[in-house]
Amino acid sequence: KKYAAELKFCSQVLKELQSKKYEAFSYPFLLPVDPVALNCPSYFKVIKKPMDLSTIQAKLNNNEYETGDEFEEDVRLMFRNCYKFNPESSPVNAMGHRLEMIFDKKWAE
Ligand SMILES: Cc1ccc(Nc2c(-c3ccc(O)cc3)nc3c(C)cccn23)cc1
Repeated sequence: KKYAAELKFCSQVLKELQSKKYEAFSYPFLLPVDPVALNCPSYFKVIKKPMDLSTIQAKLNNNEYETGDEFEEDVRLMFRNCYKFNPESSPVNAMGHRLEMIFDKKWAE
């Protein structure tokens, strides 16, 4: 069942991840990866299910999440994509870990 309170918490957590105070390391996740703009033609070969915060926002607004678990699944997918495509030592990989730590703290609240 769709629980209003649960989905309200999801949008609060999402707003936090999108807030300006984290923009130094959240910017790779705010919009869908653009392989042309970023010059990474292999992206859609490597990443079969792209996900980003704006897509999650749209799904939330369109009532596409039945539960908080489904919301969390997309957030974790976004970070897994980042760690798969961006090597362990790369700046964007580190940004993913930083933003995921913030997600973990908020999600556990
Ligand atoms: C050739 C190349 C190599 C790495 C990247 N990574 C990357 C990503 C990215 C984010 C999430 C994700 O799942 C995959 C990639 N976002 C960026 C940005 C915003 C600027 C520079 C690099 N960026 C881009 C091009």
